Amino acid sequence: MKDDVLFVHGGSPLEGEVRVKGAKNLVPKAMVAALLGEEPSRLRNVPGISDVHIVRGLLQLHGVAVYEGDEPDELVMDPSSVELANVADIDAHAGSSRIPILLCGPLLHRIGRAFIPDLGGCRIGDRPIDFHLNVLREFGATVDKRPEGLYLEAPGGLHGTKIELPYPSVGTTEQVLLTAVRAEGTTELRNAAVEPEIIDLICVLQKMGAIISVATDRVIRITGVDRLGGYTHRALPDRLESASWACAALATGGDVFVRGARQLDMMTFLNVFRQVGGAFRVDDDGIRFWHPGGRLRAIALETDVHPGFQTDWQQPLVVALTQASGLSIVHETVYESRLGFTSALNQMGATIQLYNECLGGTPCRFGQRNFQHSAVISGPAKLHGADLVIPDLRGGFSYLIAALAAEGKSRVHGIDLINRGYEGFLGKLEALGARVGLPPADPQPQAPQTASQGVSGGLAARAADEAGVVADDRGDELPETVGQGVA
Ligand SMILES: CC(=O)N[C@H]1[C@@H](OP(=O)(O)OP(=O)(O)OC[C@H]2O[C@@H](n3ccc(=O)[nH]c3=O)[C@H](O)[C@@H]2O)O[C@H](CO)[C@@H](O)[C@@H]1O
Ligand SMILES: C=C(OP(=O)(O)O)C(=O)O
Repeated sequence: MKDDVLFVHGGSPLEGEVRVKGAKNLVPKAMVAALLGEEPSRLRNVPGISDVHIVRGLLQLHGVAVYEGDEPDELVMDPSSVELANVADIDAHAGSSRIPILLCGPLLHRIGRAFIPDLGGCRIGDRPIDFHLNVLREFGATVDKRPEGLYLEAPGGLHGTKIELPYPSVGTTEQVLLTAVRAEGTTELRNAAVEPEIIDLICVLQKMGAIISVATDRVIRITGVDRLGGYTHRALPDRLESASWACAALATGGDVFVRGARQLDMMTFLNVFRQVGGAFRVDDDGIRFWHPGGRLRAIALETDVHPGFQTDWQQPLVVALTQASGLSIVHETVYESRLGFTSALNQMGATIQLYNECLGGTPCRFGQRNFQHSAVISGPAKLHGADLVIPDLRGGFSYLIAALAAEGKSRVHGIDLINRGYEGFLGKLEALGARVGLPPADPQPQAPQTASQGVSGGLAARAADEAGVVADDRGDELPETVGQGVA
């Protein structure tokens, strides 16, 4: 697909303003919550990202009327006809999103059964759903695994229960919330995740009539109610997109005001940003991030569940750390395979070495296993342009940052994936002065050529794919339209 390649001419700082809207990791879940109500819900600050489009389609398939509200970026969801929808005929596709697994509880309450197709989401680890299925069984659901997906029923209804998660999983905590609010009796969830997006989902459910208390030490108690109404809610801003623009400003030596960014949800990130040598100023309407000049400082960092350093911040920050003086250490403790994207950065001139060991103070679940989940980054590195294949959402945005920070031209393949979490990113890049462009309209697009073509067999192709790099077969120049005309 022609539009799936972006030409980037790096070497100049990003400067200007971008606006972030509601969080990718809250908005689709608040949309699922609307299924539980007996009245319409209004969600505001909704971004135009593909995960939202997917969930909108899924809700509509299940009989929810979804339409634009009177306010800009407002969605209205009316679930009053869900019982009438013929779900047996639904050909539901998860697409690239992991959200469909969260439909289980609401559909079981609403129509007594649920079908969940294969899940999408970023391939940054194995990402099993065993915790989800275990908690649903605890509530009284039966789960039938078939090749086409999962079939769930709740013949005896859903009942409150006591649950302790083996790990504070974000998705499983949301699964429990969305199921327990209408289950009979009370539910106690121990070792819950408490990310800001989860607290915002709790606010949504409370507006609908749910009774939920968040105690200290990751304990959440939910008293089930018979009936939930609708809600009107403004989604919290996307702290992951905000941090991505902050890292882009730092890595390119730029200055970006992120309108909508909120300090409260980003305190851990802001501390690290300052430690590295980045500057920021918090305003009422957003946060300005900039490179103050001088050298950036190497740091040691571990990702963790909230209030730790969010794993989705890790990849963009690693690109900025390639510009810091000295040795930085990054220990990824949430996903076992989230550092593979760094081999492409090495092809661009970075020096990043991966290790199986836990290179941090905290031994994690991956330490005794064969996963390269720690990185040592030696900087500052002079990056140069390359051909890159986007491996996942944050890795993809990180490649854009690297290409913008690099000298020369890059071709970035697979940019459509970035639409999962970054609304209108091409327009925003242009507004910041980035020299980016889509391929010219006329010539037929060329499929990205893998290293195996003209090298050796399939293994080389796979290695190149995993490295996110394609063979540099270019004789072509970047289009003259670079930096212009991107929608
Ligand atoms: C749509 C969304 O909100 N995605 C976010 C959500 O993903 P998601 O909800 O999928 O992430 P989880 O918090 O559930 O996963 C954390 C860890 O738990 C493991 N696990 C999870 C569930 C399970 O049934 N079994 C199991 O072993 C996972 O493999 C992973 O190692 O939280 C992650 C951690 O903050 C973020 O990176 C994602 O951006
Ligand atoms: C990992 C991410 O998302 P998802 O869980 O939707 O794949 C992310 O947003 O970085």
